[in-house]
Amino acid sequence: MKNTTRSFRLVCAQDQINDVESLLHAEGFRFEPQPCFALARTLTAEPMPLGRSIAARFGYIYIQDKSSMLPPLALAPESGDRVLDFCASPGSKTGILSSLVGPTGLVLANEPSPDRLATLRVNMRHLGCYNVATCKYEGQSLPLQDDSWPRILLDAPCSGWGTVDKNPKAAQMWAGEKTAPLEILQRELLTRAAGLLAPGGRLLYSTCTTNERENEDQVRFATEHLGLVTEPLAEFPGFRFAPSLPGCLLVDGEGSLAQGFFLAALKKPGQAEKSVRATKAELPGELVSRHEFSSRTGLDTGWLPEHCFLRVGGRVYLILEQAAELPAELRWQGFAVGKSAGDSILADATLRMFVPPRPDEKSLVLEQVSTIRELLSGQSLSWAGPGKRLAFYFKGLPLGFLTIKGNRCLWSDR
Ligand SMILES: C[S@@+](CC[C@H](N)C(=O)[O-])C[C@H]1O[C@@H](n2cnc3c(N)ncnc32)[C@H](O)[C@@H]1O
Repeated sequence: MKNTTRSFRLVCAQDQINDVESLLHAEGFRFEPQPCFALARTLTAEPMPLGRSIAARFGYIYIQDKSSMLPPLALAPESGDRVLDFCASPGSKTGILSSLVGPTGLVLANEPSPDRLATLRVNMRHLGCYNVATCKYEGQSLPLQDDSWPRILLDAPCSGWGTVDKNPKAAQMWAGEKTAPLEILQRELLTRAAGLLAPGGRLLYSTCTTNERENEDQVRFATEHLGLVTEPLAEFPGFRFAPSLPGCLLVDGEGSLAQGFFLAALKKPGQAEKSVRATKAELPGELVSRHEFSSRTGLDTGWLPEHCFLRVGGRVYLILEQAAELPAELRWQGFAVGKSAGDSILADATLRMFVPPRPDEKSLVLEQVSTIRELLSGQSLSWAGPGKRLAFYFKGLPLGFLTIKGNRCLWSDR
């Protein structure tokens, strides 16, 4: 039976869940919670494509099969952890990692394909994942220190047999022996990831295929040749699992109304050395202090964790304190926040992370989705307040900044 179930996740803090759900309900969407993850939902009514909802437009939801949410949950980083995401684009799992490690953590998301890296960056920006640094390497040659990453996600390139319901070409493209080059690549990536993993650390290997040669055989390779041991994974509620190696999870796609997926947690024996840190890199650009950024943009970024800004070419990036510890040899990019020309800095209006977490008397709170739709269609609203920018919200949910022109305000995301 073809699986037509559509899942998505909310992209927000715990205390924003009610407002995001209310925004979806106001546009007629209906959904049910999924027991595997507090932010996962399954659609039951979709009056228009979910991707065109206001919640999607402002990065408060992300459409994602529920099986694809499991690898970051099984990796289970804690708040403040450093995580390496080996094969990251389009960032479906990076986004969950970003929320699990929180503002004091860091996700280094790697993707070698230029087009896919661009997509990853667009997605991370749209979702406000400012604790994600991105880089572009073949995973086999990532210039990072051995034994230095306590958590690694290796969501490997694979034949995708578990996704044939939505991607029927996968079965033909990677039929039978055609998967051999993928199997070699997966072993190379596993070998490098095992080297980078800190003693005591966890490597989560996942694929969206049901092919034993890309799944169970690769776990055997990691345990027999790379010195890793399997850490048994508990089954997630709301799923059915097919027989696999002990401790590994093979999602039964049909029985779970989801994609087929494979997950294995691998541990490097030894003691975690909390103090392993790379030397601080020279940042490639001109540093802009928080104070200078605030005085040039009029934005107060005081509620973000310790950070600075970096001007590179015509772009300005947010650099969290923890990202500045990445090794000097690594070329990486922080979170793009706007443009710079001469002395001036223009912060993007869409970055809801710069909007004060709670509305005050200087902000605009909208209760009707029809008003938000009017703004999105280019109409302006009357506004008598001072300044050039106006923080606006749906109920308590920050949406972005409107531009004030005369006694009107309007939305511009360019
Ligand atoms: C299964 S997809 C990753 C999906 C992603 N983790 C997500 O959840 O959105 C595999 C990714 O690995 C990338 N890739 C291919 N060769 C690679 C290599 N040698 N090193 C690292 N990544 C590679 C592909 O371009 C692709 O984006």
